[in-house]
Amino acid sequence: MTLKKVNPDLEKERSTCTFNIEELTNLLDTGAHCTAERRAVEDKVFSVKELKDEIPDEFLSHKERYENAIRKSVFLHKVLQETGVKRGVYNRSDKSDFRTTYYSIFKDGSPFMLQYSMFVPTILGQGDSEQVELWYKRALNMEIIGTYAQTELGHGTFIRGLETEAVYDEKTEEFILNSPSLSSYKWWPGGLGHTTNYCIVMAQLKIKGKPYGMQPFIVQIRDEETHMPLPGVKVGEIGAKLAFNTVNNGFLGFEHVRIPRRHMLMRFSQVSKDGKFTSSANPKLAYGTMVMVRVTIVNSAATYLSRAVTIAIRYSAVRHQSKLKQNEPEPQILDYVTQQHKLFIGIATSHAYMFCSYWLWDVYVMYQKEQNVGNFDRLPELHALACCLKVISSSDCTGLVEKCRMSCGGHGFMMSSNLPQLYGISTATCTYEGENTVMLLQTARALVKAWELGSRGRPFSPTMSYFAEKNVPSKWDSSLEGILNAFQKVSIGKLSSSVSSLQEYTKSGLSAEDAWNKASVQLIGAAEAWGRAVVLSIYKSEIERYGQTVSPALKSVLFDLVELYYVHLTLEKMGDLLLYTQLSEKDVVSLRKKYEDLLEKIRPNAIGLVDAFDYRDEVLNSTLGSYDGFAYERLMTEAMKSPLNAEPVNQSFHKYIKPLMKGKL
Ligand SMILES: CCCCCCCCCCCCCCCCCC(=O)SCCNC(=O)CCNC(=O)[C@H](O)C(C)(C)COP(=O)(O)OP(=O)(O)OC[C@H]1O[C@@H](n2cnc3c(N)ncnc32)[C@H](O)[C@@H]1OP(=O)(O)O
Ligand SMILES: Cc1cc2nc3c(=O)[nH]c(=O)nc-3n(C[C@H](O)[C@H](O)[C@H](O)COP(=O)(O)OP(=O)(O)OC[C@H]3O[C@@H](n4cnc5c(N)ncnc54)[C@H](O)[C@@H]3O)c2cc1C
Repeated sequence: MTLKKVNPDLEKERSTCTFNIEELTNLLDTGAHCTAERRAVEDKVFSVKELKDEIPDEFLSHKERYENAIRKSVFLHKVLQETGVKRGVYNRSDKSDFRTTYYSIFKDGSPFMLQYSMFVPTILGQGDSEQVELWYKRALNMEIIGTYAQTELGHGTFIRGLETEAVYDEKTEEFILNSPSLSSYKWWPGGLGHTTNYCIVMAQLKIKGKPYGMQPFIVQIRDEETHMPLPGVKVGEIGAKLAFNTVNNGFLGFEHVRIPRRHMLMRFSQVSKDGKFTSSANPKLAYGTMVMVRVTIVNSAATYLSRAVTIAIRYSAVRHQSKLKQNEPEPQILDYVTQQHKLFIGIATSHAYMFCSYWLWDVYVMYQKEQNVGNFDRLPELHALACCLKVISSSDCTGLVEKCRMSCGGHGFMMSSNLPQLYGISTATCTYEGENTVMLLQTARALVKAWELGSRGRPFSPTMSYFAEKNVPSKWDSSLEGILNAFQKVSIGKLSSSVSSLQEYTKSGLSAEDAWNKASVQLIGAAEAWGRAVVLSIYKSEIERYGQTVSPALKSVLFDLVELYYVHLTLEKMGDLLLYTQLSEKDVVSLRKKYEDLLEKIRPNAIGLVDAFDYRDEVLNSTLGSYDGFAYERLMTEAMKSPLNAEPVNQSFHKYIKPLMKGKL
């Protein structure tokens, strides 16, 4: 089937766009040169025939899918090396490295994912200069392929409870790695099953019977020639999952496996030949890779949502259903305001988190520089920001990806729409790299501490500075500034109320731990409220900053989205605002009208806004979301690829159905 033109519905939509799409694409890419660079890489990657799937992934067996993913990972690596691309490979050096759109050639992830996202960054972040020199080079050349093995069957969240041991033997100057129980087996690391030959193992260090906490060790697990597991290493794949089925997540156990002393990554803590332990300046530096990945997840979440919303909005523009007015043709479903309500917030939310992710990356890099010269003052704020923004971005975006899927009706249930897979990889971000509730409790811990120190006169860090403001009631103000102020009041109200509950519970005789547990539902609410205030503030201030450099037409549409985001959240969180601010019923009525007006205003730009994400068809991988809008033709073409359609009658008819029909079973 050759499709030459564009669906007239989409043509019409594109003609109503009020701003320059390319200008917005450049902004999302963090610069016109970044757009050009990204497109050049995509041209190269998508022209490699080995990177194309002959049969859609979903029709392959588990084993075939893995083998296909390995083949593609190898060719992708090769082509990226030839292109000289550092983007997203090994190490992010700049926020422009985020838009690694070519990575979507894997619908369900690559078995090399952890090599790039955690193995190499841990070597760079936790190795001393000599270790970086050795291991980074080998990893860069793909002589070694690794993963980050921390989680165990028994413990993922509570890393102080990890059981894998690394016992130092000063006689041989080696560590002995051992898995003392089934629950101590590593479980989950990406690529670990059958792909990696090395890994970073997070294990409890013991010297002369004394524990020194969790430390990173670089451990060879498979022979470099034969790829057979080394003696004492038990390794395999953990099985089928909701998503990431081609990532080859694995399990790993050790039976007294010996590794040289210098295989402990020693940038922060060291073990000398004679077994002397030198502690790092801050023990939490061993958790550094997790902070970095949490920071990058904010961008991943925004990206998954921007893909889903592109698919859903394009499909909603070409899909016609029901009657709005009896004497008129069936309208595009995008004309139903309920459909706009489901989808436009997806565009605004992906902008909010994309711009916040760029800001957060800059904060991370800045704080990192301070830590490199021994200043850890801002580590608690960075940790709280990384935890909290990871949580609200992953949960908001996942909820909206699912909304996009459902907004496509039955066709959104098709794997060929790519919406189920996007939901799968998005929902994983709510669990990995710190389960969301646990991350909110970490945030709350930092907030309560800051609150208590603040009440004793200590200054607040920048994102908490409004805690110092007096919580005096003021008239409701529906401007952006007024709404931001209101959300900060909610944040203060929830935090101070949680702190009061903690104090009351301890006064009534509960231990600090029991009081914390009893108040924890309130505490996660306070943490979320702080995160909301941060996102509202950063999204607005970033758009104000960019607004000074972009055209008036683009500035106007960017602010429509900021307003939509603010008003939508106000209506969503009405209960909290009624409790902690002067919001009245009259204000709510006028905000509802404002919201409806904004949906109407954004409607002509909806297709332009999703086109500006600049996802080519190969990146979206969706029958419903292609640029030309021929959804039905693509659905039929994909259906014909089902192996069942290769023959008119399946053999099971003769074997089972016919005997049943004839009563001969
Ligand atoms: C189609 C495919 C598409 C492909 C797209 C390609 C792009 C994708 C890119 C991304 C891919 C990423 C893939 C990643 C896969 C998942 C990897 C994992 O899950 S790996 C596994 C991830 N696993 C996890 O994330 C495990 C989660 N669990 C944990 O992190 C910890 O156990 C804990 C934090 C919960 C508690 O730790 P514990 O030691 O018990 O600590 P206490 O509670 O007792 O608090 C003591 C003090 O420490 C402080 N502090 C704590 N942490 C930090 C920190 N990081 N820093 C600084 N400070 C920190 C804390 O504030 C407190 O301070 P204070 O009040 O005393 O002043
Ligand atoms: C797709 C995917 C990929 C992964 N990749 C890797 C990898 O490459 N390497 C790696 O090491 N790990 C990896 N993981 C593991 C991941 O990091 C952990 O699953 C995650 O940290 C959550 O830990 P858990 O599974 O122990 O959950 P649990 O902690 O057992 O969570 C279960 C429930 O208990 C609750 N809970 C636990 N502790 C507390 C608490 N203190 N207070 C209140 N509630 C609590 C949680 O909120 C949750 O509701 C991956 C996981 C997934 C899903």
